[in-house]
Amino acid sequence: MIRVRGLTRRFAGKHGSVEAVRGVDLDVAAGELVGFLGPNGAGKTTTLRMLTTLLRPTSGQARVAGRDLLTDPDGVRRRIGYVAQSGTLAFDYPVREELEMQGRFYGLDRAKARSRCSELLAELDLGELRDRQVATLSGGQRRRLDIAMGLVHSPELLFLDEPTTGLDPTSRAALWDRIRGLRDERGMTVFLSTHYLDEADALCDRLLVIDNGVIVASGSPDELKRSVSGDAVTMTVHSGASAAGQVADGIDGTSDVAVDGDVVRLRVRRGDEALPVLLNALRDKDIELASVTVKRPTLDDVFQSVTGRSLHGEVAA
Ligand SMILES: Nc1ncnc2c1ncn2[C@@H]1O[C@H](COP(=O)(O)OP(=O)(O)OP(=O)(O)O)[C@@H](O)[C@H]1O
Repeated sequence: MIRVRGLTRRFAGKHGSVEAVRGVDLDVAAGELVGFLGPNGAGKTTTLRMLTTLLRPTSGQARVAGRDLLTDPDGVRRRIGYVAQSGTLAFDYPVREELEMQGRFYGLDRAKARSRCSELLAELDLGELRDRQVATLSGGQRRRLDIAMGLVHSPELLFLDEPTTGLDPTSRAALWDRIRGLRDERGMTVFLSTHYLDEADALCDRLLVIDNGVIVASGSPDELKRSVSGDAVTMTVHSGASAAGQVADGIDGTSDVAVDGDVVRLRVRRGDEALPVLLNALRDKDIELASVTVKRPTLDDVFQSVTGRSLHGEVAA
């Protein structure tokens, strides 16, 4: 659905040029829900604006929804929807009118625009708000209307730029359900940008991690987390910590075993598989545990392992 090679965008600035996107390659298959994860200024919006024909690439090639981005931008535009970071809604119109106007803008006749509008208002749970002025909607309701606007012409592919920024946790979770619904019920392909780790983790099938205009990692949230040094196991024993350390060290697939007082720490590739083996081996040696915890790496650990920085700005210790 999307195939991009060597996409680059340079901006001329007062102090020389800024290379916002530096040779991005990416592929998205039909029906995928893909997240573009990166810190502020990483190049997410610039990439999205290029892929949606709003900004001309400095160099590179792309096919988007089966059309060439450079030679057939109109073809691309007809097949995609784009919901920008700050919506483009006019505030003093009623919801229904705003959506119908968007339908007319895309060439639907009046009757078709009206039926499409009713369908979308129901799908995005905005039916009861159809006669309300846009200015009176809550942040979450407005974001749902933004998405309805992006769907009016039944695109195959929807781009969402930071769809839940500024929403409270309940509205964010509700919007995630709607976005999943687009993929599950309509088979749509969704490409969204985010700088929220929890959003990337909970919502996306696959992630492309971008930093300084370059894709630094890609994979499903689980694959990415697994690529980082494995799960951390922390055990507290009643007695015999050094013997417990030796037992842990002798098990296949453990690493970084460290004993500190009553506490034994180690790493394993997969905690769910290693833990039963470890517990049985300790029981065989009559070593009793007071507690055990397994901590899986987070997406921030992934970001730190490839960039040396936390996604939210701190330098990794
Ligand atoms: N029109 C422009 N002129 C000059 N520099 C720009 C322009 N647009 C973006 N940039 C620069 O390009 C880089 C990438 O910006 P971009 O908006 O794509 O990042 P982003 O990942 O979307 O960030 P955010 O999450 O804050 O929206 C930044 O350094 C930004 O300052």
